[in-house]
Amino acid sequence: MSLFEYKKLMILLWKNFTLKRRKVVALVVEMVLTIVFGIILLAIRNFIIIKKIGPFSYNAFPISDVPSFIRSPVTVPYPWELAYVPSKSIVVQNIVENVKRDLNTNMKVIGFSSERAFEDYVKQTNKSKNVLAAIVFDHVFQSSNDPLPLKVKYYLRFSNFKKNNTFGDAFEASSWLTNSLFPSVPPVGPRNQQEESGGSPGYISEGFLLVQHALDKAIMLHHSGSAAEKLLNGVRIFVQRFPYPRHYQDFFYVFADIFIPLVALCIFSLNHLVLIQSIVWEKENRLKVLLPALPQIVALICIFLITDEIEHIFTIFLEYQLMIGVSNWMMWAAYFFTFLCLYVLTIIFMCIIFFVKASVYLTAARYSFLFFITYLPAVRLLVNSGQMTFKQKLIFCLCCNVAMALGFKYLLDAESNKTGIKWNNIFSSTNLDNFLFAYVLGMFLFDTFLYGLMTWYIEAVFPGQYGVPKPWNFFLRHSYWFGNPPKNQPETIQPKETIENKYFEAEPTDLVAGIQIKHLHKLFILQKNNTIKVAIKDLSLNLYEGQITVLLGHNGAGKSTTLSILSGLYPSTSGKAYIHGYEISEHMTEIRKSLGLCPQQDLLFNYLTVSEHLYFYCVIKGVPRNLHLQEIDNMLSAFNLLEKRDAFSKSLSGGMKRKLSIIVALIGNSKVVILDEPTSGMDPASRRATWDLLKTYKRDRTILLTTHYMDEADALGDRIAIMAKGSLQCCGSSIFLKHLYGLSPFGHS
Ligand SMILES: Nc1ncnc2c1ncn2[C@@H]1O[C@H](COP(=O)(O)OP(=O)(O)OP(=O)(O)O)[C@@H](O)[C@H]1O
Repeated sequence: MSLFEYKKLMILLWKNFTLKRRKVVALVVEMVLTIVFGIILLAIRNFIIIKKIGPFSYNAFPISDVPSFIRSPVTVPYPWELAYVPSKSIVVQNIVENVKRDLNTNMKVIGFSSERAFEDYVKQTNKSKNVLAAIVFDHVFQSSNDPLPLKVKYYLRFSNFKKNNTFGDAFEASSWLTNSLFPSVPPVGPRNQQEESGGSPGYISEGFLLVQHALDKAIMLHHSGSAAEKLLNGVRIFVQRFPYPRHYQDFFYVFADIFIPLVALCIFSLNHLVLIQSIVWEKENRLKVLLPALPQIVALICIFLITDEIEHIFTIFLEYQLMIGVSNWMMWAAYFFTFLCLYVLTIIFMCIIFFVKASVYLTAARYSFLFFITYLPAVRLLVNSGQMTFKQKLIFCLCCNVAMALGFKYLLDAESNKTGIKWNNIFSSTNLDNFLFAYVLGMFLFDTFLYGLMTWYIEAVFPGQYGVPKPWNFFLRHSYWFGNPPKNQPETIQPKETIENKYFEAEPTDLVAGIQIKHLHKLFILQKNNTIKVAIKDLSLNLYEGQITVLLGHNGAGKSTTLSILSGLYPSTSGKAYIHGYEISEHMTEIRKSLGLCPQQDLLFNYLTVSEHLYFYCVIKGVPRNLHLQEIDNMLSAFNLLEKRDAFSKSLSGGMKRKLSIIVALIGNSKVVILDEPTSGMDPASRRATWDLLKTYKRDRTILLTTHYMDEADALGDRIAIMAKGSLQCCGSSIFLKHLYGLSPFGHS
């Protein structure tokens, strides 16, 4: 980055911070919100008492105890059905019959030829709710007498609807959670702590272990006969849950899961809102894809609903900043750093509140760390993160908000396990997870880089309604990176070649054409009725250095569109225009270095003073530091605005705003100056004074000016080009046109 670019970036930051500082109410509300939510969280933290519970110990009971719902079912008609696959094998049938005998319950054994046949039975028959379990042997039996292999593989299939569900389905996990090794939100302490049998999903209470044990016994008896019988007769198997030590129960974590994301949303929502508001106003809809967070999207929708008109003005505003020589990346970088600072400030603010409060109420340092972690915004977006693969998580983390949710999930998990995440264990896995906290951090960095890259590319190729799109491969071009393309001075085109001679005065031969327009066309597609509007039709015109060329025409003649194309606000539909030899569709960056623009609407920063505006544009235009004051004073005194130097631009009258806009266009010795109706809204005296000034400032400059007023064209224009319905009607000096049309050329056009 060159020193000049560095200065531009700094002045953009200065402008952003100055504007932020001036919007005191918004800033105070942001800070107050942070404090209010911080205090609410602290209050809740202190309100929720951390209890010590346990220890827990559980009784042992024989695995072969048949649950009472199997012995005397109340919800299904007796008897239970025990299904098996494949029905073809006699040995399998015998084994399942032995299981039934072992269970010592009234049961009907039903065989199915295949698993598919069993599934059809379950899906289509009403009686299927009587099926307690299905035993599926994973072996191919060629004939009914084929033996059972020594290494037996089988599946037990139980219904998704729990049969021993005392509280109804709503209170039970509806799945067997066979994909999860651990609960997605691991509890502190034992799972289902009151349940002797372990509770949901019910491997004991639903009879799974019972059937499995009976089946294993039957297989052993089949293979080993009397030896197995002898062994099994002397053994009784019990199941018993592990005991669990006394531990802290903190409902804050339960609350945190639900409430902290909302709090985080509220704390940051104002920052988000302001940030997005600023960016959306300055950029086109297409960039919305880069702002994926829900609050941001909601904010966007709100902003679009309420500020449709303002947005239109501000999209031009951004392009205007580009026109005056600020690069895209600089504006984004300035926004990034401005709002980064605000976010950091908010977070530090929260940390200070919590740390101070925490040290008052809690002495242990670990609590302050715990508080720090606890109060950071956490969202449990990925409830099933336990089942997701590494790749899936990586892809999910491409959305920075999901990455944030995942990161905070890890933080909360680690906190509730009393291990916490510190720099020295960010590479250690918690709960045997396939993803690490360090990866989340890495993905944040990657996302920042990726979003920056996407913003840069999308903005260049799809600038939206305002701005000239670059070719898709612009970044492969030498000129994009190294600038300074070879000058390509076009041949001077004679507009009269194409139109009748008598309406065009001969072109000056002793002057250099600062702007050359060649066969320019501009069509607008009107969205409402899908029709095409021709705004400019085959416009060819030369504008010379040291002259003021006035574009004169009725409302809607195409003057502003011409100016907009020349200043890079719109791309042309066809035709070319050169400014100092640089073609506008390719070399706008070069052109902008010497371009000054006064658009039809005053695009001023409401909360910057007149002198701050001029200081800002002096830096952007590269006026040496020691000349800033002199340049500002000269301009202000020339335009009679000295006494308004410290007034905010929003407090200026319409005419004064126009003057300021003209100064902004002229400042920094812009060689090509484009002024769109510069004197509109000025009183007669100011208009005349401005005319005089423009005449003095035209030396070494190519000035293009539009107006509706004959007298203005007459007073200012070295050459006057009259436009009607998008076409150039005639062009020449005031005297030439008077000769041509009598006293009122405007009336004849
Ligand atoms: N963004 C746009 N979408 C569709 N049509 C447009 C757009 N901008 C301008 N036009 C149309 O193009 C024609 C030329 O408009 P332009 O603003 O260039 O005229 P003008 O001579 O500057 O008028 P005025 O003196 O009122 O500013 C008009 O008919 C206008 O309706």
